[in-house]
Amino acid sequence: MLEQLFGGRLPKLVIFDLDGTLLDSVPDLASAIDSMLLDLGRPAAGIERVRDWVGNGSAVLVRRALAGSIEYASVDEQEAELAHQVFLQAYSGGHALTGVYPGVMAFLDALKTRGIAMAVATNKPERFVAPLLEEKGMLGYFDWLVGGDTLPVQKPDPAALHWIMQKAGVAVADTLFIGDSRNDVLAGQAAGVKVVAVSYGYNHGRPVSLENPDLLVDSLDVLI
Ligand SMILES: O=C(O)COP(=O)(O)O
Ligand SMILES: [Mg+2]
Repeated sequence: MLEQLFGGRLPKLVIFDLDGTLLDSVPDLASAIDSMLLDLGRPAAGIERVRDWVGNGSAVLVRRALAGSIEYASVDEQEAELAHQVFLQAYSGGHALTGVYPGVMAFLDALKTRGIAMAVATNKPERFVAPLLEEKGMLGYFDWLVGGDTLPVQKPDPAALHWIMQKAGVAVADTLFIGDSRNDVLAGQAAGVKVVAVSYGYNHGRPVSLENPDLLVDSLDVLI
């Protein structure tokens, strides 16, 4: 399947989104958001609403939770800053509810066997990325990790993809980006790389097929 996308060749570099693509991280994110909300004397949001708010990094997730909506322009900045610190503390508490999606490990193994370089470009704060990948047994697969606060801008800006391709010394034409949300498709298209979207992740309640990825898959192992 990968060869078909690349005109009979294999990509030299595959970059992955993290939340909603490799890891089902919403249960722990929702638990930390609810603990933050309760701390601030507000009602819990619950996992279903948090799922629709994930994708633009933790600062935006916290603001959406305070607004109780995906639109958060009305949120007080000072309160949001404080709430973000509470959230980061709560989320540091553990990731036991975070699971690896079916098909992920088989796909990572297949790429490794073929000598294809791998990296992660996520909007999740950098401090959580390596520990989480380590805890889930997949840190060793990735040569480069970019978090939401690693560079001055985050996805949908293509900067993370450019940064990784430069470090890897791999051209746009030999790079694949795999993600679950509109931000990923936009970042990949802006960078000029092929984009595969997974149907099982988080895309603010919208089917990710509407974002026009090059290919949509229901699990990563179908790409092998
Ligand atoms: O933390 C988020 O908001 C989303 O992270 P992701 O970019 O890995 O999907
Ligand atoms: Mg994602």
